[in-house]
Amino acid sequence: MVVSHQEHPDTRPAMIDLRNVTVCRGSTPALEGLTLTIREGCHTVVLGPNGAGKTTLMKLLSSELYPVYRNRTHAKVFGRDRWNVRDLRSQLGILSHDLQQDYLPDTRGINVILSGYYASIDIWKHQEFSEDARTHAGTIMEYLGVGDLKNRAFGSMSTGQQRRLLLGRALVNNPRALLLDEPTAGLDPRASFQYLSAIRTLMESGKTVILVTHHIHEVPPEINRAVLLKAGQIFADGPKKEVLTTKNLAALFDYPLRVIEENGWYHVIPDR
Ligand SMILES: Nc1ncnc2c1ncn2[C@@H]1O[C@H](COP(=O)(O)OP(=O)(O)OP(=O)(O)O)[C@@H](O)[C@H]1O
Repeated sequence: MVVSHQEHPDTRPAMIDLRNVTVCRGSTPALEGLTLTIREGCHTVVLGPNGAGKTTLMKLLSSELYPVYRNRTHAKVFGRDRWNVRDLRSQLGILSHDLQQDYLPDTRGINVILSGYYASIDIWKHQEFSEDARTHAGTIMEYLGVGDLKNRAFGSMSTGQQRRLLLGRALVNNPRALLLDEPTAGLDPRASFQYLSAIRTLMESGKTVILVTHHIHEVPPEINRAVLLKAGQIFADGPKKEVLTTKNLAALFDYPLRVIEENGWYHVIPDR
């Protein structure tokens, strides 16, 4: 079952443009023949069960994995197939769980933000930061409500505080878009909603957000398109309201469940 995505004629530039993309992990395709276009300004959730290929998609978009080149295959981000990682980060801020685990526990809060300028983990002696760059990093920390963590060790912070610092690390380059991997996993309701509130403000200010997750409850109302991924292929794609239905999600997760929508937020309950 596939719901086709009926986009209005849209002249906005394609931010993500995948055509006939197959990505193998080991000897097995984790994404198979995927064709997907996401234009700037189209806030999108990519939703799929465990093993659907979400992490593989994140790694493809962050240039950590490449497709098998077949008939007319391309995998373009902001119009280009190949990127220098540092240049890509200044266009597309990527927040993944791997990143949170990569930081050493004794990295100071301000250095997490500053490391975003070089797309590095922590900062290093050969890296230089102007006074303006340092001031900007401090301003972002204040904006995200973590201004008091400048000198705190990353390992001594709560998961929610760490997550906000990593968001700040991405924002330091003023990227056009953000790619978020299960942004509220491991956060309590207060930390989740605080984090999502920052994301919603960023969407309102013009940043395009792509959310990759299996947590339907972390999809903010501003997300207007849903792409369902199953077994490495697109299962449904279209306006969120048309795609996030009981029928589609029960089939996506192979489980009798019911979708409940309230004030633009969604959650699922078992239907048995
Ligand atoms: N390093 C690897 N080597 C071999 N196969 C892999 C590897 N990583 C992932 N896979 C396989 O690729 C497929 C897609 O995995 P992927 O991690 O992209 O899914 P996912 O949707 O992110 O799942 P989850 O929600 O559980 O993180 C799965 O069948 C998985 O077993």
